[in-house]
Amino acid sequence: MAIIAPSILAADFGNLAKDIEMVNNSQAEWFHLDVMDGVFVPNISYGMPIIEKINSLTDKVLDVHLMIVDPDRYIADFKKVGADILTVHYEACTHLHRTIQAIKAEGMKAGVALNPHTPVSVLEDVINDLDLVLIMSVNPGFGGQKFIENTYNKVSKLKQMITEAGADVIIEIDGGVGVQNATQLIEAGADALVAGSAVFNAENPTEYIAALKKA
Ligand SMILES: O=C(CO)[C@H](O)[C@H](O)COP(=O)(O)O
Ligand SMILES: [Fe+2]
Repeated sequence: MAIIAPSILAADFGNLAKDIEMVNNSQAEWFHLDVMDGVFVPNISYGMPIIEKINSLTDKVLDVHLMIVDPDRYIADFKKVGADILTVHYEACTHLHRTIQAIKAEGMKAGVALNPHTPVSVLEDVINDLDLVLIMSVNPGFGGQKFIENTYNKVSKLKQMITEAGADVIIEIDGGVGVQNATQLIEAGADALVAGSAVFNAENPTEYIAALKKA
């Protein structure tokens, strides 16, 4: 069974407490929190105050996905507001190994995200240092986009790399995920599924999370 991580990007920001309560009472294990800076991606989302508030309203894992340039500047700040997993983009880091060590030194789990065009092979030499790899199945920046089919291929390759390295790494998929592709993603090797619009636009989000959990 996969870990389910609803993305708050698709929640009702005018009624955030209600959506947080829904996730709290669902089978989802994580909150997926998308931080965008308008530079690394062409969109700006939210930052520390929102994450801090969510942390005060839940005991679930806070899975923070940073779509920002030079993320090293803010590692300690995200720890302070309650991040449990901190994921940076491979494409945004010049000294990725150093960044991973800095995240772990703060006591968080370290993740690296890959854009759709970035091959999984770039992580070969850090795979044993990682707790999580996030495969973007859309171009980062917006919710509600169409799933890129080549993702299955990338997940299989990453799974093989992890097995060969004897590493203990969670494979997370983000973008355009829903009940229509969850089973195939899990069969390819996915351990955690992010779902934003599919969950929050569902008629019954709690039941939708349960359906994803069953995939
Ligand atoms: O990182 C993201 C976008 O950059 C979001 O986590 C992702 O897009 C989730 O939204 P949806 O499930 O609607 O595709
Ligand atoms: Fe995300």
